[in-house]
Amino acid sequence: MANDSAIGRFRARLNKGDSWLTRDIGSFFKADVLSPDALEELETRLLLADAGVEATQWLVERLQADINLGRIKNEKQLRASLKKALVELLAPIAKPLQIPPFIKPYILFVAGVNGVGKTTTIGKLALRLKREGKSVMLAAGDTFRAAAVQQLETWAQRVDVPILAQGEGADSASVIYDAVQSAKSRGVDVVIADTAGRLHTQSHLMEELRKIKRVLQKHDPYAPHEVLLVVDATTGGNALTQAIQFHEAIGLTGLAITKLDGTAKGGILLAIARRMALPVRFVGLGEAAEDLEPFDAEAYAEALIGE
Ligand SMILES: Nc1nc2c(ncn2[C@@H]2O[C@H](COP(=O)(O)OP(=O)(O)OP(=O)(O)O)[C@@H](O)[C@H]2O)c(=O)[nH]1
Repeated sequence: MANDSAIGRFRARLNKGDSWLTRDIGSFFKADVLSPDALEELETRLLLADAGVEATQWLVERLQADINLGRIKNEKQLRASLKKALVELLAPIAKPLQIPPFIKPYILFVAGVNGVGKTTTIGKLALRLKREGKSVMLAAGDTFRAAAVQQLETWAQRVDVPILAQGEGADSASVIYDAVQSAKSRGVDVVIADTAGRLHTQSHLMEELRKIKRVLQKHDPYAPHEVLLVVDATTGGNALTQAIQFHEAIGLTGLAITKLDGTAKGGILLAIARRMALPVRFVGLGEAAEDLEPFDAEAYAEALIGE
């Protein structure tokens, strides 16, 4: 059983009362018999919540197997079967970010298209790492727009971590490189580098991200140690498309999925679990600095299932 506080936080933020998946599933039963339409109804709910065809079919097959074995005769058993299947689907991608103490500075790139919540996620992550006792420095590598640098500076102030920034139009690779050098000389544990809000369709922007990697790798062949893509759960299938395309272009090591509190369509995590073997490091559950949680498959499944 996942820890209660994680479940509580997920449940409060995801469902706001009713679960999109399991609302009124008690009515799927007549006496001890599950209605023949029940699986179709669950299938529809999953598809409407962006779970995608593959994950939906996979889950429905799991339920069908339990039905065939006579294991689903009441609401409680249906919830239990659903939960088991959800955990089985999600567990392989629920891998928290581990920062080994012997890598210093640990260099973490954050990528993502405009508006997904990249800056906010960087701020939240900096606070989380600080609270774990690590020193953190931000690098304002999103140099295309002055507003992006200012926004990151605001977050740096808010969570009280140093930031290295240059003017608008500065070379991203040089900003990030300078930040890493500065972190080295100051003994900083983690550098979180913002990178421009790149559209995955613009190949020259992707090329620039590759260039930043090459510059860093001259000094540390393993850098960056984490390449985290931020995607927005409310964009449904687009989030999955972005993850696939960024992964092909730059090689991701993890995902952060934002705005799960702002959507009744948390199913995108199920689609991602079925389609990509990429760890989901964090989920965003609100706009405040504390609203970033490590992704916990069991807590998430329990929150989706509800009481
Ligand atoms: N509800 C909710 N809102 C979020 C979450 N994460 C970010 N936001 C909001 O989403 C909006 C965009 O966030 P930013 O961090 O500015 O996004 P960005 O990707 O850096 O966007 P640009 O600055 O346009 O490149 C802001 O209003 C954030 O407060 C979340 O987990 N939940």
